[in-house]
Amino acid sequence: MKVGDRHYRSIWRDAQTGAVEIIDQRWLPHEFNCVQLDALQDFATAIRDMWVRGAPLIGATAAYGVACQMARDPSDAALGDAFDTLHATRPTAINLRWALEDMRALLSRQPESKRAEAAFARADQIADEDVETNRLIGLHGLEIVREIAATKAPGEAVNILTHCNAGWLATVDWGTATSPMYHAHAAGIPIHVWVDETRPRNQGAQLTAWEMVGAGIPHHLIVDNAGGHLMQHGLVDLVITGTDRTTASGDVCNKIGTYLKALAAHDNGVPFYVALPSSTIDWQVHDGVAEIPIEERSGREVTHVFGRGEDGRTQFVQISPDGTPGGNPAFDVTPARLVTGLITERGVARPSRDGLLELFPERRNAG
Ligand SMILES: CSC[C@H]1O[C@H](OP(=O)(O)O)[C@H](O)[C@@H]1O
Repeated sequence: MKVGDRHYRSIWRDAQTGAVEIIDQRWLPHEFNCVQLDALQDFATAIRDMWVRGAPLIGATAAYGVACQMARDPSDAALGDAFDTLHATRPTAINLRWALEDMRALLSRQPESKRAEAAFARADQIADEDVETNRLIGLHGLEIVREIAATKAPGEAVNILTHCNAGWLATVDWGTATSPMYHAHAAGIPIHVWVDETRPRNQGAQLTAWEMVGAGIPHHLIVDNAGGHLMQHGLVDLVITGTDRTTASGDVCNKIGTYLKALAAHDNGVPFYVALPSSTIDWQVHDGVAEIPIEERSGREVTHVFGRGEDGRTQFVQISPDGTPGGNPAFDVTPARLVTGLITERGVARPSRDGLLELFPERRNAG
């Protein structure tokens, strides 16, 4: 997406040096810092500490991490170390495992002399495929927004609520939940976005709001607990979120709090859509609540918040007593019965095994 007068992806290779660079998202919206990742531990730290985050972006970053490792040491041992080190960073987003398994399968078949070149080519391809996939998700999601717009008074905005950041900052570009918003805005359909702040890391307040400002899309930042009230009062026409892992039966694992939004949407008859690339579907898992590992992050993320102080410095400040520990499950699972549809690059699937197999028939025997 454009930032100022330049087009950015969330991860890219420097055209001159080939070095891998990212936007360090921890400091947004107050500071726009780009950093180079080189050593394997650079990539592991960037994923674990959420310099980059979002399932597709985590997968693409891991792919480039393997490539940089191959450039340093193309041995089987180094390949295995890259897989194990990066796989251990975050347990929930399926794209991390998918990308690492893809790279390992490719590189295991390559002679060591060709591994670095093959790895960077595949990592570039994963990144490029993510951009196109998310663009297509946006086109399919656009039709949902267009249908709702047709029911509104001329010029009246479609009110969309989104949770966390499933924007271009969570992917290589376009985003998943935000891609329909960008396409609708570009098509001249009036939209307004309710941006959930999304405690504890405030990806909505820090990242989605920043994206909305950059795109010129009307929006309001709201506390996580306001969504149900807004739905009760007819102020939400549509909910669109992202996902970190969706099961073969349509259960959706996403940022903590998504399940509560889905319950409120169901109770108020508000359509609840999830936007995802097929790389985020775990075809081996059918019961999301029972089977998807939920990342437990540091309690410090709950007891402290990041922001810009009156002195203009960006910093963490403590909001709770010294003796209060934080509990911090980072994701929850929304059962398929609460999901209206899954917006994929191939179209909108009913949230069920049959619904997904209609769009992805090649997966019929995938466990
Ligand atoms: C397009 S995936 C976005 C997904 O990832 C976020 O989690 P995190 O910021 O912890 O990586 C959140 O669940 C978003 O919906």
